[in-house]
Amino acid sequence: MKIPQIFEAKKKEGKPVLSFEIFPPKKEAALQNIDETLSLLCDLHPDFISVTFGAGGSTANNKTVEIARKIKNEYGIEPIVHLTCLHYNKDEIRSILDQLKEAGIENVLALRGDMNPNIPVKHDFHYANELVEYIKTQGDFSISGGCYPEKHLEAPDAITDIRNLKRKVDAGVDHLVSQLFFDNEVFYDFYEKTRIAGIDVPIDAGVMPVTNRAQIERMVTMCGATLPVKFQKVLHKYENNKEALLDAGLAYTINQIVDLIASDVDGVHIYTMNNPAVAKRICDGIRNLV
Ligand SMILES: NC(=O)C1=CN([C@@H]2O[C@H](COP(=O)(O)OP(=O)(O)OC[C@H]3O[C@@H](n4cnc5c(N)ncnc54)[C@H](O)[C@@H]3O)[C@@H](O)[C@H]2O)C=CC1
Ligand SMILES: Nc1nc(=O)c2c([nH]1)NC[C@@H]1CN(c3ccc(C(=O)N[C@@H](CCC(=O)O)C(=O)O)cc3)CN21
Repeated sequence: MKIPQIFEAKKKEGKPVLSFEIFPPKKEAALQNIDETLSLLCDLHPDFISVTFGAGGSTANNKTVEIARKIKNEYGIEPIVHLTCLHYNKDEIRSILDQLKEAGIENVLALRGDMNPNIPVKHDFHYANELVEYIKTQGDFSISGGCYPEKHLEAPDAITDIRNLKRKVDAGVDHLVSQLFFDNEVFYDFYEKTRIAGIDVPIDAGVMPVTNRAQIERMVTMCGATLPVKFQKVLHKYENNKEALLDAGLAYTINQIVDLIASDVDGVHIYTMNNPAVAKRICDGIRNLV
């Protein structure tokens, strides 16, 4: 099923779309556990699962298509395959799209990709809108895109970023997933601006349960997410207590999701970091809201 159909169906039920994101583990040992991770995550019945590709700029051994195929065929859940284009040329992207067609995978998330000083860029694609245009010529895929409630780190200002987003959507994107954020007011303000700009596709609110100190620092530098004072206080108090930080981080995320759903967002996308126990605690906390 294509992603826009999932949004339409859930809207008729008066419910938000709930989705997860996972990444293909880099370490061989973790890759062997991926079946258990998938099984536990799929037991929580998300509406779709997105699988990253070269997350954070890595070009680690790419198992994205293989994992997406399992999600679809073994668990009956719709996968979205991330595709990043900065480090690939058209032939390489076409070959991945051919693998997707062969696997019956209909949904892709078209991304530019993170810069990585250790990996040279190729020059067929410079921005995600160019990848969107290319995918459109290669078959009948539903194409999703990324968006940035706190603006993309490289964008000079929020207006320029929204103009670029409009260009990307006009190229053929029919669903957006937001960068993770911790302050819902920032998301609501951004959502309103997208509608004023004439962007009318559903937007998933991206949330990440932060459960350890190193992860928080990485997310702030890699994603440009601002930590609200209320959250900083919690992180500071429990930075040296793993279990307490986990409880506090989960409570924050659940609270954030409850407010998003009460505000009628189109969907909530949980960056699970391949942690089914964390995803389960969140889903238990919102079981009757989705
Ligand atoms: N690997 C993965 O699974 C994920 C990666 N990301 C990363 O987030 C970052 C951004 O990716 P996208 O949103 O796809 O990038 P994008 O190409 O839509 O935007 C990137 C930057 O370029 C600007 N821009 C966009 N189109 C432009 C144009 N035609 N002319 C001039 N400027 C333009 C934007 O304002 C923004 O600052 C990347 O670093 C991406 O890899 C985000 C989520 C998941
Ligand atoms: N700029 C940007 N790039 C991304 O790749 C990205 C975003 N933003 N925002 C949303 C999600 C978050 N993503 C992430 C974030 C962190 C890891 C991470 O910690 N990766 C570990 C791999 C651990 C393992 O292989 O087991 C790493 O060390 O890179 C992965 C995906 C992917 N997405």
